[in-house]
Amino acid sequence: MTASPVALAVSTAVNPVTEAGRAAPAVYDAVLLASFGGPEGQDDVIPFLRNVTRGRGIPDERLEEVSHHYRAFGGVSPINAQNRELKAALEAELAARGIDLPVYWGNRNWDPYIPETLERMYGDGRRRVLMITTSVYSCYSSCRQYREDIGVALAETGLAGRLEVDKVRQYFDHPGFVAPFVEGTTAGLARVREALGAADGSRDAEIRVLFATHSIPTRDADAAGRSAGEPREFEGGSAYVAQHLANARAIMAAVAPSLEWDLVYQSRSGAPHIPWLEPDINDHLEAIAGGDGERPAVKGVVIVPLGFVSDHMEVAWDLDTEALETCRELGIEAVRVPTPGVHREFVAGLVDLIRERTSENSENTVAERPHVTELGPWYDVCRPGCCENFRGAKPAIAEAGTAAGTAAGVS
Ligand SMILES: CC1=C(CCC(=O)O)c2cc3nc(cc4[nH]c(cc5[nH]c(cc1n2)c(C)c5CCC(=O)O)c(CCC(=O)O)c4C)C(CCC(=O)O)=C3C
Ligand SMILES: [Fe+2]
Repeated sequence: MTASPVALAVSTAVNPVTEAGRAAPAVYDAVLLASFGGPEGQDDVIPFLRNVTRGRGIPDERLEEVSHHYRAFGGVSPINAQNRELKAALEAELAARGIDLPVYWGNRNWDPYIPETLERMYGDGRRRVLMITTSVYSCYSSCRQYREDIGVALAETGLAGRLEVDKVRQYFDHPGFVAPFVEGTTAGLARVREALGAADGSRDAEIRVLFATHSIPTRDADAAGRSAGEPREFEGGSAYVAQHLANARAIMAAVAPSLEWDLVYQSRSGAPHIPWLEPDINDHLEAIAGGDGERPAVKGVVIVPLGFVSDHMEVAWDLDTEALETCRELGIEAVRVPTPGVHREFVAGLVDLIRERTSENSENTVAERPHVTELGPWYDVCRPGCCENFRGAKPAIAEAGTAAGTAAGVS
């Protein structure tokens, strides 16, 4: 029995909960593509890792271990090349749609760094910037930390009050991000079925779809998407988990509604006694290979890197090297689905996200904010205290109740 895939269900309904965080449209004169950054050669590896972990309490052994992942790739992370490609694709899509906005690129942890990029933008005469990050869910590392990167950079460069930076909503459930996963999961499932000699789906009970994302400390997960003033309950206990579960469900509904799936985590770091989200993908593969609970032993998996925008090191090492090796050892047929990368629909979706916020679009900002889960469309401007930084408050943009947040015209 082969169920033919249905289209992703996209809604443009207004979400009464997140509506309070919708920003008024504005006139922007530039786009900032903000990302993580990565080393470009062996000599960069240690300085890069020091940048990433500055003040974050990552044990030396973990750094040593992670440096080997980068060393095995010649000291070069794929992430910078992927961001150069994404920037070029964004420029092409903006030009094709007649939108006159230059795109700049700045990173948290490697050259070109965010503060230098902001200085260059200001020097080029830019005054009001819309930021898109390569990080789509809600948690400290993916949302607030970018808002702080800008807040701190504006303060350090003396550009605070002279250069204004807003940020597009976390776009985990934008169809442009999700549709490429639907396509990839459909193709991946077909390949796993074939590898099991069951193209007709007759062995689907032995196939599991594993949605993989970055583990984070449970304390950060608990704080994700929360505001003291607006308490909310989230499935799985946090917005970070709930967003992934909701996305996975939307993808499965479009690809194979009757197939079993799980959300799993990867790339844990930090001290062992600090709890992070579980299960780890490798532990979970071992568990399901033997049959977990009522479910039969798994012989094939489709690994969907749902937490990531491009095939960077967390994908290339933790999934393609480690998790696929675990599958081989366990005799499980496995396919890893591509990330959105520069998929046409993804790039077009990013431009749609820009359009939501530009004044040309003022007629339809309310209605045309597509989302594929009931959690979205997420807040354009975060609620006060959202994704708290437990290591000490820093200035952050795009937060209601702050100068930078209210500047966007938010209630
Ligand atoms: C949620 C999340 C994403 C997904 C969202 C997003 O994509 O942004 C992500 C992405 C990435 N993480 C990356 C690399 C690293 N992350 C680290 C450490 C950490 N990540 C965390 C969270 C996340 N990280 C956390 C809570 C830590 C602990 C330390 C801390 O609290 O800050 C470390 C230190 C060593 C280690 O512990 O592994 C490295 C080297 C790269 C670059 C890959 C490349 O080079 O191609 C990318 C895209
Ligand atoms: Fe990370």
